[in-house]
Amino acid sequence: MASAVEKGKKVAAYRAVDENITAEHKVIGIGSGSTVVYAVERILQRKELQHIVYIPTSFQSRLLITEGGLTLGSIEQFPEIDVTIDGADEVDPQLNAIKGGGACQFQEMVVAKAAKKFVMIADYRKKSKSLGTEWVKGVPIEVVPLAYKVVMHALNNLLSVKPQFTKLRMAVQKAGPVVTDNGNFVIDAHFGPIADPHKLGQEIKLLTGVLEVGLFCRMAEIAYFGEEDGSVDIWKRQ
Ligand SMILES: O=C[C@H](O)[C@H](O)[C@H](O)COP(=O)(O)O
Repeated sequence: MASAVEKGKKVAAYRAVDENITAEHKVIGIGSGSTVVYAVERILQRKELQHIVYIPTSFQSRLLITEGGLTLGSIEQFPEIDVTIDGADEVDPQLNAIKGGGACQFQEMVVAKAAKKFVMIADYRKKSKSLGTEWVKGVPIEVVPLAYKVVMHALNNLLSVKPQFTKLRMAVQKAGPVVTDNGNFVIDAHFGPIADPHKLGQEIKLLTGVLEVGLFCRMAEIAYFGEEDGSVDIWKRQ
């Protein structure tokens, strides 16, 4: 039997697909992670969505698209996307989000920014009053490998907010660091509750060696959270 969390992911994803993707759309961005799997499952159930071109945000989402038999497109071919749908690790009421638990934040940011509408989907655990309180693994920062020590030093010494910890993300079934789909490393930097996510994101982004920061500030128009009881809580950007 599916757990409450899995049910939550599924109801959020299904509702988001049903309310945001229509047969009139031509290009849809597909995020990464375990919640997005349900979004693709729902897309595959809806015959009228099969002619659309789907743009991936990772190796994982490319596989979801191709193995489902959907049409795969690239962001070079389709730099303008109708709707991008993606998961999140933590979301606050202003629809600021931490993303990158799966190390995909760079391509996710590209595909989210290229979209006319960005929609987030998650289970109830991802709702937060303030970023940095629920997702305590740290803000994911993709860095060019050569610069990871320099970036870590800068994160610990040059920001207006001092992190509680910074860690190079290590692989689980391989000795050594996680290597992203772009051949880079990920540093997770935990700041505790983040008072100003936009400012922090900008400061980190300016550090030499940083490719992308997993802080998606007010980018989503709407977020769907699947609850333990099977209902969906919908947050809209004000
Ligand atoms: O890098 C991964 C992505 O940002 C995911 O969208 C995020 O980690 C949420 O993943 P999940 O749906 O598995 O909780």
